[in-house]
Amino acid sequence: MDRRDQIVGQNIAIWEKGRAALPYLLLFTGIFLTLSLGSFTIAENGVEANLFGRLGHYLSWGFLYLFGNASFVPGIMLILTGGILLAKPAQDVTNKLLTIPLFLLAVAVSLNVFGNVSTVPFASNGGVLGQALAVALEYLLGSTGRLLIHFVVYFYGILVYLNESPVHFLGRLLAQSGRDWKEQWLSGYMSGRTKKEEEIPNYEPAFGKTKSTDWSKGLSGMMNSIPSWKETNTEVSEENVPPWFRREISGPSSEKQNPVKTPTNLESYIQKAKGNSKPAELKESNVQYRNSGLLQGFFEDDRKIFQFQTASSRLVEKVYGVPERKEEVLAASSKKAWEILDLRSETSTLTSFVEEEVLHAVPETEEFEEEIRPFVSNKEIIEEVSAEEEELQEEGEEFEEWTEEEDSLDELENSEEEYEEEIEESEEPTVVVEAEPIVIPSTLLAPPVGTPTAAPEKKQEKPKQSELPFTPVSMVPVFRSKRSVYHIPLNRLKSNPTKVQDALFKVESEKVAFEIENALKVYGYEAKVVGWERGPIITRYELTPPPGVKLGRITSLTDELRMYLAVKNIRIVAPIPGKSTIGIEVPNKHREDVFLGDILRSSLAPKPKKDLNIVIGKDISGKLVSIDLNKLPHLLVAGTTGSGKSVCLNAMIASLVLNLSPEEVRFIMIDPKMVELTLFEDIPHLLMPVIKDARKATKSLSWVIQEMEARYEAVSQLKCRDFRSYNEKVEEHYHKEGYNKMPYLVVFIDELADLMMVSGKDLEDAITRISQKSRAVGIHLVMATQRPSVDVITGLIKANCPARIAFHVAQKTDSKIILDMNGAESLLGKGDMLYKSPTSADLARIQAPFISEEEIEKIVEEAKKYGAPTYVEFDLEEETESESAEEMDEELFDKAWEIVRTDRKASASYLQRRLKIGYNRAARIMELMEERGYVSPILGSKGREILRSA
Ligand SMILES: Nc1ncnc2c1ncn2[C@@H]1O[C@H](COP(=O)(O)OP(=O)(O)OP(=O)(O)O)[C@@H](O)[C@H]1O
Repeated sequence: MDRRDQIVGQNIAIWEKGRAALPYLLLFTGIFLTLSLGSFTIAENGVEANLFGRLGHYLSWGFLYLFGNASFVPGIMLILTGGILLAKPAQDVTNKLLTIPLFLLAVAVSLNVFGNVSTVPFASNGGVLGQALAVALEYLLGSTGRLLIHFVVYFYGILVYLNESPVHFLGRLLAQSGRDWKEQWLSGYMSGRTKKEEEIPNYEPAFGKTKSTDWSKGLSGMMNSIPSWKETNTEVSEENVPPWFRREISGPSSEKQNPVKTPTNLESYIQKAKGNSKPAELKESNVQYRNSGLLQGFFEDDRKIFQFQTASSRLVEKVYGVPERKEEVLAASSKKAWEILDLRSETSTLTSFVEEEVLHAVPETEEFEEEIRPFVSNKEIIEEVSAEEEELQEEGEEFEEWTEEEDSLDELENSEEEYEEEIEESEEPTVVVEAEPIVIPSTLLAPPVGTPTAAPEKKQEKPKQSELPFTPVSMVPVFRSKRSVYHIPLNRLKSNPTKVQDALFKVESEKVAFEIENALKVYGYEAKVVGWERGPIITRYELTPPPGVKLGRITSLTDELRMYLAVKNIRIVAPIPGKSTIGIEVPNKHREDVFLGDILRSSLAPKPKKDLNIVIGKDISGKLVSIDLNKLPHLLVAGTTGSGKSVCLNAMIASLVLNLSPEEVRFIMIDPKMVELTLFEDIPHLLMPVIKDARKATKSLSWVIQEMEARYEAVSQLKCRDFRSYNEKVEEHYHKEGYNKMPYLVVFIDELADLMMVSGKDLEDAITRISQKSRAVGIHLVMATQRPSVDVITGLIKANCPARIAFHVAQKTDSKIILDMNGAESLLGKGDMLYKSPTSADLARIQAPFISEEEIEKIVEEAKKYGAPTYVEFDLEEETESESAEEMDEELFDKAWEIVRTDRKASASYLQRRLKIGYNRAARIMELMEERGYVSPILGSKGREILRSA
C-alpha cells in the first residue's frame, strides 16, 4: 500500500469521526443563532439580555444589520438539517448546507420587496445587504425580473435541499409536458374525427362502402366473425408483453387522457352497416405501449390483441401496401382505425375457424383471397418497423415523424371528405355483414387463405392462446433506475489506519529466518533462507533445500517448526511452484487486516472494466488478487464456522454492487442462516427477496433453470455463441427489434449444507443443471458451506465447480474434499484462505478483505436510492403436495424424537401407535431420524439403536 493510500485512509477515518459529531454541531449552531437573534435587543442592556451573552449579542447585531429578519433563516435551517442528519445519519447534507446562503439572500430580498418592518430599525427591509441586492436586481432586471429571479432562487434552493438535481428535474418536467402535448394533440384530432362521424347519420367507413375488391371488405367480414374476442378480459399485465412493445410504457393516466377509442369506432361503423342497435364496446386497457413513435396502442383481450392507436405511414403502407390504393392507405393511417392486430400464433385452431368465418362473410372467395394477400406476417412487420426505426434514426429526430404526421393529417382530412362524398353517392354497401364484429387475427396477416372447412360448431370454441410471435427473452424484469448514472461513493467504506511499518517488519523477518535455519539445523538439515515475501497476515520464507534430502522429510517437520517458532500454524509449500525453493509460511506477529475499502480505492486506477471482476484479497506478497466470475464460472467456498466465509461472500456482493448497476447484474440470495445475506435485503439488484427457507431455495433454483433455458433460446435466435455477444448484438442493432440486454445473474448461497439436508437430491440436481450449462448465458453460482463433506459437496457439484476457496477447515480430509489436497487445515482463520483456480493446480494463499455490517448498510442505503428492486413474478410460497407432507413430517419430528428418546423405542410401528399416524408417515419420520444421525439403521433383528441422548 503506498503512502498516498495511507494518507487517504487516515483522512477518511478523521472524516468519519467528524461526521458523527456533525448533527450535534449543526443543532447547537442553529439553536445558538436562533436564540441569540430572538433575545437580541437594541436597548442598552442588550449584552445582558442576550441568552448567549456578548457573542450572541454582537453576532446577532451583525446578522440583523446585514440581512434583517432573514438572519433567522440560517439558524432554523441548521436546526432542520441537524435533525434530519440525526434521524438519518448516512444522509449527505453538503447540499443542504450549501443552500443556506441562497435562502438567506433570497429571503432578505423578499423582505425588501414586500416591505418588512422590524422592531430593530436597521433590520427592516432585509437589512443592508437585502436592500442592496434588491436595488441591484431591480436596476438590472426591473421589478418583475427581480421578483421572478428570486423566486427562481427559492425553487432552485428547494430542489437542491431535497437532493434533487435541478437539471434532471427540469428535464423530466419538459419530457413529461412534451408527452402530454403529443397525446393531447392526438386526442384532439381523434375526438374531432369521432364527432364528425357521429354528426353524419349515414357515415360509413370508406372501406365498408367501396366496391367488393376493397381490402376493407375482408376486414369488415373478419370483424364480424369472432364475437367472443372482445368480450374477454382486457386487463393488461406487463408480464409476457412482447419486448417489442415494452420499450416505452406509459401509465394509465396517459391512456385516460387519450380518448381514442379506435376499435369502438371501427365497430360502430360495422354495427351501423348491419343495423345492429346494440353497439358492442371494447373495454380500454390501462397500459399504453409505444415503440419510439412508430406505433402506439394497448393490449386487449388478455394480451392477444394489440390495438394500435397510431402507426407510422410506412407501416400502414406495408400492411395495405398496394400502390393503387394510396388514398386508402392514407385514409387508413389518418383514421388510425385499422390497427387491430391479433397476436395469436398462426398454428392455433383458430386458423380454419377464422378462414371459414371470413369466407362466410365474403362470398367471393377469390376476391377475398386477394383482399387479404396484402396483409403481411408479423415478422415482416417487425422487420419493417426496424427498418423504419433505422431510417428515423438517420433522420435524427423523432419529432420529424410527428411533423410528417401532421402534414399527412391535412391530406388525410381531405381524403376523409372524399369518403364522405363517396358515402353520399353510394346507395348500398357491397359487403353484407352478418356476424358480430371481430378483430383481425394474425393468421390472416400471413399467407393467403386456403379452402375453408365448414364446421359451424367450431364457432363456440374458445380461441386457444399460444405463444406470442415474438422472441422469448429473459424473464428478468427490466429495472428502471431513478438516476441516470450509477455511482456509489467509496467513502462509504472504511480503510485500515494501522499499517505495520516496513522497518519493524524487517527486524521481525530477520529474526524468524534465523530461527527457521536454526530449527532445521537441530533436525540435521542445513538449509538457508534466501528471501521472504510479506503478506498482510503471513510471511513466506524461501529456503534452498538441503542437497540430497527428500522434500517430504522437510514437510513432515511442520509441527516441530510450529513449536520451535511458537506460532499457531505454519504451512510448508515444497517446492514453491515454478521455483527451486521451499516456502515456509509463518504468521506475522502483527496482523494487518485488509479492508475492502482500501482494496477498491487502490484498484481505482483506470483499467478496463471486466464484467464480473471481483477482488478477493491480497496474496502473500501483498498484491491484489482478483477473479472474473464470468470465467470461473462458479465458485465454491468452504470453511469452519468463524473462518470468514460470510464476510468473504458479503465483500464479493458489495464489490459487485459498487461496480455494477442493477441493469448489469442481478442477484438471487439464499441464506438459510437468515442473518448473513439479509443485510442486502431490498437492494435494487435483487431478483427475489432474500430466501431464507430451504424449500423455497430449490424453487428459486428451478426458476433460474427456466431463465437459463429462455436465455439460451434468445441467444440462439440471434445466432450468438454466448450471452456477451448477444448483449453486444442487442446493443448494436437488435434493441430496435425489441430485444433487451440481459444482466448477469449471480446466485449466492450461504450454507449449502443446510439446504442439502432439507432438499438434497432436488437441490443437487438443480445446482448440477445450472452449473453445467449456465456459463454461456451469464448465470453464475457462488456457494458457501461450513461442512465440506461428500454429502454436501457431492461429486457432481465438485466436477462443475472447478474454482474453489477454502478457509480454515477442521481436518485434512475436509481440505482434500474442497481443494483435492491438504493445506486448508493449517490456515489461520479470519479471512485467511487458499484459492484454487480452475486453470491452475497450484493454490494461492490470500487474505480476504473485511467489510463490516455498517459498511454494508451504508452501501445498501446508497444502492436503494436508485430504486426499489423489481422482483420476478414467481410464487415462492406456492406449495406442492409432497412439500406440505414433508413440512408436516418436520413438524412431527420433534414430538416423535421426544417419544423415541424417553421410551427408548425406535420403531415406526411404535411411533404409529403413539402419534396416531399412518405407518408410512411414521416410517418416513424414522428415516429422517436415521438420516440426521439420531438413530442407527435397522440392525437385523435388533431393530434400531438410539444414537443420541438429547
Ligand atoms: N477478512 C477478514 N478479516 C478480518 N477478520 C475477519 C475476516 N473475515 C472474517 N473475519 C472475522 O471472523 C468472524 C467470523 O467471520 P464469518 O462470520 O464470515 O465466519 P463464517 O465462516 O461465515 O462463520 P459461520 O459459518 O459460523 O457464519 C467475523 O466476525 C470477523 O470478525
